[in-house]
Amino acid sequence: MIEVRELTKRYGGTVAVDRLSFRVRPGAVTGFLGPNGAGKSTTMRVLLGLDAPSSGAALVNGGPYAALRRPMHEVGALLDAGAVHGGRRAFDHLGWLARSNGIGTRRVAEVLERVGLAGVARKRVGGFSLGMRQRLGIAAALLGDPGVLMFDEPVNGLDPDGVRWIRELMRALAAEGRTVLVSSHLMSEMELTADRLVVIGRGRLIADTSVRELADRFARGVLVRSPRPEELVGVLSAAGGTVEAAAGGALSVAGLDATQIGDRAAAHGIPLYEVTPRSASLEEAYMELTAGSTEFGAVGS
Ligand SMILES: Nc1ncnc2c1ncn2[C@@H]1O[C@H](COP(=O)(O)OP(=O)(O)OP(=O)(O)O)[C@@H](O)[C@H]1O
Repeated sequence: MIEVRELTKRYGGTVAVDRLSFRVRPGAVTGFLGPNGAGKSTTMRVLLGLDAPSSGAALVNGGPYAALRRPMHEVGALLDAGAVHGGRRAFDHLGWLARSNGIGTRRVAEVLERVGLAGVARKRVGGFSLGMRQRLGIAAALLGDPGVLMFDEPVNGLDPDGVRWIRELMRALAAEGRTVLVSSHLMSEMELTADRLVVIGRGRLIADTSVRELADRFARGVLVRSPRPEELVGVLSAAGGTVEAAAGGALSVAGLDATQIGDRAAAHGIPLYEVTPRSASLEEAYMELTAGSTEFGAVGS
């Protein structure tokens, strides 16, 4: 469990995180979304004890990172995959981390297997591709078998196979009952990976929602086509719907869902040729939510 409570982090005159509060629960992938400079990395760094809060709290399993007795067994993180000495072999890098945390080498082999690096365990990290480094960073995060995992922009720069692999891993880790927080500035990615979304802009909370709720919130009514539109307008209006003419002779209905529209039409023997619930794409919803909180908006916007 992750809990951020009224967290504020200032760097000199810059407020990177501004009274931010949210919780991340186990058993789900929570996407941590926001435009560049929104404060995602800062929040994660404070959660991991790499930066101190200016005020408020960032808690893992009920306490600040510094209070965790066996941190590597409680929380694992991937912040910057490039931060491994290139001369080290993958196995030795993880072995050193494991030893300094009282973890046996058998676990090193296990995590290398899980991230698909078993075959290159004895190779030097300097020759690794970005995707392989990313996997190595994830292996390190998994070493202590922690219940809480944080990944900062894990798919940046990866090819489609790498992106899919990370997506499936996150989902598997959540299905094992872990708390998974993954930051991104791409809604298109989170739409496929996350169950819940915490959206921030300029350090502040914009939305804390499930992907489903967000889609519903930005629903755009139902498009209906019938050979007897006048009658249908009467029936749907009487049922509490608001009906407007749409392009090509179709009707746009708000206030009733597709099932209600179908049932009413059937009850009155009115044929329907099309019933299409419409919603803004999550990308559009995200753009709308974060409009005004991007660091460098387009000129004139
Ligand atoms: N060490 C620091 N010193 C000064 N300012 C900082 C520092 N770290 C972050 N900031 C500022 O805090 C704000 C939030 O940055 P942060 O990196 O947390 O955002 P982010 O949401 O992770 O963005 P990105 O998607 O670009 O990584 C930015 O304005 C950034 O310039």
